Amino acid sequence: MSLSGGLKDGGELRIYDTVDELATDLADYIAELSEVSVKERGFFAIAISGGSLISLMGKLCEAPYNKTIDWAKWYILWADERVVAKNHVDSNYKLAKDGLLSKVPVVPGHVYSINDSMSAEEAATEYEFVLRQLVKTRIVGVSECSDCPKFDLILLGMGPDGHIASLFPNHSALDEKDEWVTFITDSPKPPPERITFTLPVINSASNVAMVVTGGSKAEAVHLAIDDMGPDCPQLPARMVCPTNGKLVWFLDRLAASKLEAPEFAK
Ligand SMILES: O=C1O[C@H](COP(=O)(O)O)[C@@H](O)[C@H](O)[C@H]1O
Repeated sequence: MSLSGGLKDGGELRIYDTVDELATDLADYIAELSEVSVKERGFFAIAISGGSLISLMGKLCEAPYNKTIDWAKWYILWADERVVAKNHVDSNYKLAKDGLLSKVPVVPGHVYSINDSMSAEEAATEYEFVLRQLVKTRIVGVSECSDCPKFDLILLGMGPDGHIASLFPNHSALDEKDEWVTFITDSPKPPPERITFTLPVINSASNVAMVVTGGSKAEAVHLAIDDMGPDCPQLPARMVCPTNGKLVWFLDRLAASKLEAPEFAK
């Protein structure tokens, strides 16, 4: 790692010279959290996103991780999903299956993809029901401060507009306080119909990792992390702030290039 530091709100910033270094450290980070969760709870409840994150998780398919991780204890959900068929090129499930899940010995019954034969609204309702069953059986933990699920790890990417999962800037889904999973039909990024975990669920996790690479995201990284004073934008990525959990940003040099602290922006 080329640089690491603490953030004001207790989060951690890790900046890497190369995407390859980032991917290796990300794999170590995930493997360590998996080991701790399996030791403490008997399960590892992880929610993943789509996009560039999946290829950045690719080292998990290689030695030593493919052999050393206790894959049978993994329970995998999606922080967001596009409402398309599971074999559609836009499906976050397909992306993860092709790029990761088909290459490691996860238990197919522990992989919770959305029902792709429903409307976005119905799919969100059903996905929340599935999540409620997992919380009831404590496969997914429960937050000490609310009845929200407490994932061992939620992995998020971020778009150049600062969106995370399928929570977009200035969208009413950002205000959702009661539902665990909500839906949108007007995503500014295609495809328009999506389901997404809400902020209360994301912020109830034990660990949240924001994994962001590339210069096209540097401005959004700056707006999400730097002290912006009273003109602070309502950027979804800035609203990620786990109540009793730990936030770690994984950035490459390009994504970090507009951070204000000079040691980070080098
Ligand atoms: O549409 C989405 O975009 C974000 C960011 O994707 P990236 O390719 O720019 O990393 C992703 O995290 C989310 O899961 C996905 O649905």
